[in-house]
Amino acid sequence: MSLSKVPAASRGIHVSVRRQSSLRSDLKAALKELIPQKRQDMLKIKQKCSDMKVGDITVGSLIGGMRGNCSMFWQGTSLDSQEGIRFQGKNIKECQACLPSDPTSCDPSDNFLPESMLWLLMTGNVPTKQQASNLSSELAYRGAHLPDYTIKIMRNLPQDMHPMTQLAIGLASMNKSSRFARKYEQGSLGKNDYWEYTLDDALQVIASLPKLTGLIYSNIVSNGEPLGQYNENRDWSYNICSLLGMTTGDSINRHDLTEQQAKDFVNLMRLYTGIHVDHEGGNVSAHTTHLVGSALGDPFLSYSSGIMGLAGPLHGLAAQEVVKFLIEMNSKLSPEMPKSEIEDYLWKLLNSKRVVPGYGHAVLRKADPRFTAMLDFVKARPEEFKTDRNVALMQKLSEIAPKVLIEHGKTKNPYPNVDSASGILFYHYGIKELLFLTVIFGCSRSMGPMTQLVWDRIYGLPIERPKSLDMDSLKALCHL
Ligand SMILES: CC(=O)SCCNC(=O)CCNC(=O)[C@H](O)C(C)(C)COP(=O)(O)OP(=O)(O)OC[C@H]1O[C@@H](n2cnc3c(N)ncnc32)[C@H](O)[C@@H]1OP(=O)(O)O
Ligand SMILES: O=C([O-])CC(=O)C(=O)O
Repeated sequence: MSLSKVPAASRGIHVSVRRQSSLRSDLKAALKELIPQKRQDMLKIKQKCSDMKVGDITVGSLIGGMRGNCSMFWQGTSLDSQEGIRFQGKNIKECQACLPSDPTSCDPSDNFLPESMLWLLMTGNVPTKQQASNLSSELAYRGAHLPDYTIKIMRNLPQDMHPMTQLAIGLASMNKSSRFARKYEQGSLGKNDYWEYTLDDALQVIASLPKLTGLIYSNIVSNGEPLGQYNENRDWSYNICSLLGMTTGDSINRHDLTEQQAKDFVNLMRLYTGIHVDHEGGNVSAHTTHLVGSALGDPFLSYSSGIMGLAGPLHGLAAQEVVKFLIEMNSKLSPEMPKSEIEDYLWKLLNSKRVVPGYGHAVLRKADPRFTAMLDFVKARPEEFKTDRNVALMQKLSEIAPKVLIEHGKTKNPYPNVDSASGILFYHYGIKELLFLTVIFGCSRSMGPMTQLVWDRIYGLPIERPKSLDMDSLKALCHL
């Protein structure tokens, strides 16, 4: 279907409901209430406990990626090696039980809105339905217009440029519109007020991602022709889906999805982007954003840098590596996918000194609960996935690969991480441009690091600058 033929009525269903809420949420007011106490807590810790030891730094960690060093402050999430991620103390299932979903739908199986998660991360409190809906409206309103120069730049990027490079460029270009950067340059900003302008920019970063994502995807697949419409009356994830051409009412519906499939795809997007928002502070994308922001880089530049970090194959790009891996393995296996053939395939890979993508983790030592959540999405839709051999292999692999990796004896965590399931589900519905998958990750990951950046400025945290040791000092320390 061409975009011009999309019936207008199908786009306006939610207008009256969403228009009732204000286009500015009360997030800033909620933060203002929290700030005095939080600043006092931080001051007390600084004054009374600055000399308290958190742990010891070993030579092993110094040359081993700082593994195990507890050396960052991160407010929104924390990662337990056994239980996985907690968002303001809540695990994924608890978040699914309490966070508000799309206010315009009465389907209890709908996933919560990532906007609800953003409110939880920012404030530490579960939003009311109204607060979540208002924040969703604010993001939709803010995201409706990208700066002209950004659109021009995006439209002129080569079709075959890495999608994550396109995203990083788009975000970096928006630094021109940073309110924080402008105020700072004017010299009119006091330290206590940094956070307000950082919040403004941070929300703008998050809000702009659906349109940036749509521009990148249409550049890759349709010579820049729009695939769907941005709808100010829809939630953030819905708009991503529409701009990818993956909804029935207001996009070209590139893959002729049924109503049910399109609804499921939107819920997959909400689920995925809702649980990838943050993974405490030390992961590459979050840490990079925090580091660049610590030099008072504005949120656009900081998150553009975070996106560059997410593009590495050991981090966010692993999702596409997994899809490639599953497709390739499937092409070599007999139709019944016998266990022995899968094991042989894995051993060949390991013996050629390559990693099994989607397995292992720097902190986790059990199966990633985000992986389980993605698997639950599949299990709730047996008809949809019953003929998908890649999804079947993904499930089978999660039982076989851990045993092989344990026998191989190197990997500290032989269990599946979230990337072993995520990409292949988007692939199932038709997102087949593998390098693009990490852009969707990049939409989600904005929420945690942007939240932390706001709190970094609220607390007035300093520039990050660890001490390094050169080889002579290291040898002297080691008596070598
Ligand atoms: C959203 C995310 O970022 S989740 C992670 C996504 N990344 C992947 O799935 C890529 C595959 N996994 C890996 O490369 C790693 O497990 C990482 C990067 C995630 C973690 O790295 P580390 O903390 O260094 O892992 P660990 O301490 O277990 O590594 C020990 C050894 O096991 C190897 N190893 C770790 N995971 C794997 C794996 N999946 N397959 C094969 N070997 C592995 C490491 O390469 C290392 O080998 P070396 O001693 O020869 O250098
Ligand atoms: O925690 C990490 O290092 C990697 C990860 O799973 C994430 O960032 O989501």
